[in-house]
Amino acid sequence: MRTGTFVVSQPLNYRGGARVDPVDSSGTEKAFEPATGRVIATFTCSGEKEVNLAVQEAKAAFKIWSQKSGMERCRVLLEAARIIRERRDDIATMETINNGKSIFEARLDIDVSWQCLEYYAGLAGSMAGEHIQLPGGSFGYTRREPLGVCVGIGAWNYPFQIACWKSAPALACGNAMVFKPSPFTPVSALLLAGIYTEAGVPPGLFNVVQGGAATGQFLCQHHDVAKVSFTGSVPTGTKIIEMSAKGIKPVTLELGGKSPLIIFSDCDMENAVKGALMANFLTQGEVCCNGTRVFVQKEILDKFTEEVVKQTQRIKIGDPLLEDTRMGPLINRPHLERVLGFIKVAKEQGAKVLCGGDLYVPEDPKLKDGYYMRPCILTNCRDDMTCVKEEIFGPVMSILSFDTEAEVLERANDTTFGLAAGVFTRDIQRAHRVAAELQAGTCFINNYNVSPVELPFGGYKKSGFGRENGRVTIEYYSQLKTVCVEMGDVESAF
Ligand SMILES: NC(=O)C1=CN([C@@H]2O[C@H](COP(=O)(O)OP(=O)(O)OC[C@H]3O[C@@H](n4cnc5c(N)ncnc54)[C@H](O)[C@@H]3O)[C@@H](O)[C@H]2O)C=CC1
Repeated sequence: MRTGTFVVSQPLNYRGGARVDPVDSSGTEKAFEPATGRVIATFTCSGEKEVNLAVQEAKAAFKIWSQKSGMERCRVLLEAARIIRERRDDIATMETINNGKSIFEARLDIDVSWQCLEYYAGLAGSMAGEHIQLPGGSFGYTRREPLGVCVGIGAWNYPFQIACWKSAPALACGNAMVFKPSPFTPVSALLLAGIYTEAGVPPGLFNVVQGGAATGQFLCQHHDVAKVSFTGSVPTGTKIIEMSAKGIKPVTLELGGKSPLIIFSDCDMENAVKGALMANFLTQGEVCCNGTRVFVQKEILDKFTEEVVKQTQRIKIGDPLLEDTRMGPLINRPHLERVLGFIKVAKEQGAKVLCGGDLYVPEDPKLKDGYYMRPCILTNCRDDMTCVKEEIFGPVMSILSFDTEAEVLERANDTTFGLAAGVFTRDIQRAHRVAAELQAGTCFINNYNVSPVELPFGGYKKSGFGRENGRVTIEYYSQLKTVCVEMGDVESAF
């Protein structure tokens, strides 16, 4: 498939094991191909009735799925992982067309996705409770039970991967799921739904409803929904937690960030520069855990800055489906304008643009209406500037300088966010000391933005709570039942 050719012709909801059109509507949305600005789909957002049907399908499938043993669930998830691996290129192509990220990166996202299914398939078979001996031969035991129908609400930056990160642990634990993708990226979750069906989940176990805030609210407020797992912005996360509070439903919130990356003068410079690029420019900078506040120790500031600018200018921007492209378009026009707006304000507040930060128009005429910009590096930054305080969610790195470890730690932690952080140093004591002090859910030492599924991922402070990936996520998709067994007579108090 080439850029500029794809259109969606099939329904974009998935319910009861098949693609369907929604039975009612809460408006319509258009999805774009960011590379060309073309509309690739116009779809109906699901209304309350459609949401209810999807939840009822999930409830029925839950009855069957939750009765299966961990090993039975394991086998189905492994088969789904195998199909994803087999269709890696097709799924990655769809992701690139709808999101704009380079095909090179999209393929890596798909790898992380099937690895996630494999990982939770493995855990499904090993889930077990405890046996606790009590006096007189009595005993208790615990059962790890699923929650029921879980809702997943996704953001647009990693559409397929987010759907996998939420559904794999949910299904491994015996739950059913209704997933709502971002209306900007409605397409690839359907591929996952089809794959689960092919792999052998009961019809209705994984459903997709399309829509924006209204559809999301119907889902969160539904009385048959047991849990909500959300990835998105802090303001929407706040609304989700309010709705969950009313229904006493557990939530997982994966929200935004403004993460620090600290580069000490004793670092391996080549790796630190690579790390800074990884921390800022994947998926056009639209990554929640990006290390956008790059603190560089004074002694190496000039050398580091020179090298990071040189390498940033070499990033190949353009048609995201071409093999050598490393940066595609941003998600849509309003978001592109928002990111450029941040750069304008940064300049007004005294920051200096060392490279990029402007629109980019590729030579290929079919790309002229795409949402491209050049990756930007800002220097002369201060901690109180908007570009240093607020999440930009675009390819914009702010460089700040520092003198001492104590100073940089205080400045790095001076934020309401706490999703991730990074440190580059050759001093191992310092690396661990700094990681221990950083207020962030994930701390990278001498690397950045690697996401092995074995490691838990999630935020401190306003970046959310709960975790995705890793063994611990089982606890967020299951509940513990205690069974207390009396082997003697009842000693009544009456
Ligand atoms: N921590 C993480 O893992 C990630 C965080 N993000 C954050 O997400 C933001 C960008 O993503 P967006 O999709 O623009 O965020 P968003 O918060 O606008 O939307 C996220 C999802 O929530 C839905 N939604 C919106 N209003 C809702 C409501 N009232 N009730 C229920 N659902 C509702 C949207 O339709 C979408 O599916 C950034 O701030 C970024 O930091 C993005 C990706 C990953």
